[in-house]
Amino acid sequence: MKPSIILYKALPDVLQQRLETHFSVTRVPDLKPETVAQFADAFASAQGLLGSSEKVDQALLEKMPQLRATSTISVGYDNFDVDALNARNIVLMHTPTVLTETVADTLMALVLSSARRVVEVAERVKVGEWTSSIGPDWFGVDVHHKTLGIIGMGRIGLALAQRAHFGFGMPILYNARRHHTEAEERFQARYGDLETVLKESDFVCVVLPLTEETHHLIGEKQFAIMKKSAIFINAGRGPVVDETALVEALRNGEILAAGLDVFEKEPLPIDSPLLSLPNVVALPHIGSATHETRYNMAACAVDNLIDALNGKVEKNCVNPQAAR
Ligand SMILES: NC(=O)c1ccc[n+]([C@@H]2O[C@H](COP(=O)([O-])OP(=O)(O)OC[C@H]3O[C@@H](n4cnc5c(N)ncnc54)[C@H](O)[C@@H]3O)[C@@H](O)[C@H]2O)c1
Repeated sequence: MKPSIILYKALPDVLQQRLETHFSVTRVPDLKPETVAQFADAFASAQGLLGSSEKVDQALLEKMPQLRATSTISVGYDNFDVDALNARNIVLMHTPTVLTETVADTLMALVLSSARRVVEVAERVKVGEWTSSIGPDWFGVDVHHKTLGIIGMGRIGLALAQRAHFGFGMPILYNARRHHTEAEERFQARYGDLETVLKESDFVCVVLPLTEETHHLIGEKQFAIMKKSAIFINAGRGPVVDETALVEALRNGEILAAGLDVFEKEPLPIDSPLLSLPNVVALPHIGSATHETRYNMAACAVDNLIDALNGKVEKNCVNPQAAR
């Protein structure tokens, strides 16, 4: 008999079919308690779980006594209670590498659009404000040859450094938990403590995972030491930044502008003060959102679940030690 799994995200037909050749699949809309109650038998017998964005916590795991593997269609896994998974020997698979280049493209788009005010001035054209040759109130600031600071020099940070160094001649300054030899050798990236990166960068780009250590890592004190001309970019996770402090820093001119793909609360509430600031580019968490990359992530997550339920966790496993 095929193992049973729960699928809580729509997949392209070809991937759903691939999943169904290996497993008996129950498709559910989400992991809300009402849904879990409605499909109680399927959750009780499922050995695998595949989807994205929903919380996988102790309360859910209690409803899934047979669960052996979870597979998320993302690289970030802050929505999973990894300690609870480990305690039950449940492995967690994720999709690093397949989205790295696409997310780095999004970061570069945020750098460029914030500095050159692309969204703001395009809107002004649409409402008919371009009536004569433009003056300084339409100007942006240069990107090329400015110092790009990267906080969290991992896979995506490295791909961003490559674009900035070779494409835009930007000196790279970075902070991470350890030195990144490849970044230093290929892009002459310079390691600095957090304070140095904040103080000396023209663009401060955050590409950190959300952990207890990184929660609100960037707040009032950190914005205060950035250059007044600095542009702040976040495409890691929203809660890494204290959003109230960010709004104040933007309002008070402590920094010049911000480009954001992630927020403390998503979807970003329509009454968020960020949306009334002209110097903010706010994107709806589109880091990896291209047709090609979202397909590749879903395919990777399907293969990961097949591997994990066959005891193969050498690749793409967050907690291989949990494999029995
Ligand atoms: N906006 C999006 O759509 C999107 C898409 C993909 C990933 N992400 C986010 O980007 C994050 C990074 O992805 P990645 O593939 O580059 O991961 P990665 O694990 O390769 O890199 C993370 C880096 O952060 C560093 N780091 C962790 N904690 C730190 C701390 N306290 N201080 C300094 N550095 C610290 C690590 O040393 C590592 O260099 C993901 O965890 C995810 O949250 C967002």
